[in-house]
Amino acid sequence: MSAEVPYCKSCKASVMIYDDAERKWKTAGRAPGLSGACVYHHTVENTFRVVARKDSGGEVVINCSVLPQLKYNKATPTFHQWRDGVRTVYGLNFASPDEANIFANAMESALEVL
Ligand SMILES: CC(=O)N[C@@H](Cc1ccccc1Cl)C(=O)N1CCC[C@]12C=C[C@@H]1CC[C@@H](C(=O)N[C@@H]3C(=O)N4[C@@H](C=C[C@H]3C)CC[C@H]4C(=O)O)N1C2=O
Repeated sequence: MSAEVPYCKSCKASVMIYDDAERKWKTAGRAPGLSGACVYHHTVENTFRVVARKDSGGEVVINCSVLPQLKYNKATPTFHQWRDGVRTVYGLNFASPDEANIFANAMESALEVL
């Protein structure tokens, strides 16, 4: 029995990572395409992480901790972003506002219990 459980359903999004040097968004992973992004809750440690995997091939394109000080930015109804520590900015271009809301609600409720 894995201690990690999904905190929301897998949400469809195109995952992007901001390249600070070039000041532009890049597609995360080997090729553009939709991923399933999910917030997982480790019920024993009470920690959370975001895992996103490409629909085609299953490549893991996000695997980052949700730390208590994380600021989740809903830049538009379908584009949300956050900083992972100091290093990386992740952007999720959701397939619909509904998917975006499901994911955002999970992130925001995780941040409430951290
Ligand atoms: C204080 C702070 O850290 N602020 C951060 C944001 C932030 C705030 C608060 C907490 C955490 C974070 Cl993370 C910040 O501003 N950041 C984080 C890195 C990038 C950015 C810096 C500059 C650029 C300027 C334009 C803007 C941008 O990327 N807008 C999007 C956009 O241009 N695109 C994406 C979609 C729609 C748009 C909304 C899809 C692809 C591309 C496109 O439409 O082609 N930027 C940012 O968001």
